[in-house]
Parts: sequence; C-alpha cells; structure tokens
Amino acid sequence: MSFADITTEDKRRVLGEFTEVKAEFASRGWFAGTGGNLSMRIGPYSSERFYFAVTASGKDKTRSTPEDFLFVDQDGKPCEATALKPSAETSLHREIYRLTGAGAIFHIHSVFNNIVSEWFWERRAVPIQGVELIKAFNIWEEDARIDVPILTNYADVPRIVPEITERLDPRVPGLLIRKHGICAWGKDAFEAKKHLEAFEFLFEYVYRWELLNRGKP
Ligand SMILES: CSCCC(=O)C(=O)COP(=O)(O)O
Ligand SMILES: [Zn+2]
Repeated sequence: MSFADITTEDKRRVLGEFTEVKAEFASRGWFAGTGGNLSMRIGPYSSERFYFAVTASGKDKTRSTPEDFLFVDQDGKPCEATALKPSAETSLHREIYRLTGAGAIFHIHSVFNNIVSEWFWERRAVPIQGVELIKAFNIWEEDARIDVPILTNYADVPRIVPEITERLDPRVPGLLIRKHGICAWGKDAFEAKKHLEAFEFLFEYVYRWELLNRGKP
C-alpha cells in the first residue's frame, strides 16, 4: 500500500485528532519558543515502510493554521507536494516508529524534564521507583522501578539516532534528551498523551523529592 491509497477520510481523522492534541499541549505551555514537535502515524505499518503526519519546523505551535502539519514517509520525505519543512527532529520520530511501531510520538520541552535530565546525567537515566503513576506505562509490579534513558543532546540531530537505537527500553515509552526535552509515545494519540502526562508528573515528583532531601541527615 502506498501513501496514495490512504483515504482522505483517514487523513482528516488523523489531522483532526492531531489539531486537538496540539491545542491541548499549547494550553499547558508545552511549546515555549516554538519548541516541541508532534507526530501521528497513518496507514499500515512495517518497520521498512510507514507514513506519519508531523508538525512543520519552526512554527508557533500555540497557533492553529492550515500549514501546521505535513505527511512524510519512513525516510522523512514529504509524501505530497508542499513548501513546508518537516520538524528538524523528524529523524528521532522515524527511529522510534521503526523500533516500536508506535501510533503517535509527542516531543515537548519542560522545565522539569530539562532539570532532571541534567541532574541525573552522570547515570544516563532518571531512576523512578514505587510511584503509583508508573502504572500508566502498564507496569503493575509491586514497587516497580523504571530508568528513563537520557540521550546526548547533539546539535546535529541525526547523531542522536544511534543512541535511541541503543538505549530504548521497550518497557519505558519515553526517552529524555539532555537539557532539551522528552519524546513519549504510545499505540495511539490517547496512549501517547497519557504516557507524556505520566512522565511529566513523575519528573516533577523526582525534582521535588530531590530538592526536599537536600541536606537531609
Ligand atoms: C526553538 S526549539 C529548538 C528546536 C527544538 O528542539 C524543537 O523541538 C522544535 O523544532 P522543530 O523543527 O520541530 O520546530
Ligand atoms: Zn526539541
């Protein structure tokens, strides 16, 4: 199946859902300074061939316009004639889709995700244990522990890709990039949003817990 076989109705459905999620994240202040990018997969999937809608690069993502998204293929190449440029971080989305077959990937910058990524940089992971919201990742064991990987924030974005390949943990639907932000994903937009919200809650928890424990005897 090629991109041409995807129905207009399907494209409208994806873009409708996409527009809603983007507006919701904008209302939370998750796109400061044009930072952040979102993608949603469309059509059938194989790790060698897939398509997704992605936010256009450099846009003010707090606004809704007819030029907010474009469709690209597994190589990040536009599927239709367009003057829009895909997100500068499309290579991260491509690799996560290739490895996981996810249905949506959301990347946002927040103060809490930036701070914890620096605080735990020497460990290359943020450890989180026993907090209820770990269950949002469908991890139900008693006192579960997860380690959220932290990747190097290379200015040349494609250089981050091999670290995704190496560090992605199938149990943990998110990756931090040092002093940059998080990519969180799920089988569809609903699940990717749930995961992103859970990560942001957990990062704020970790931040506050570390602060509270400074100087504790
Ligand atoms: C001004 S933020 C720097 C780029 C970035 O990290 C980001 O998330 C937005 O890049 P895009 O190309 O997707 O607009
Ligand atoms: Zn970013």
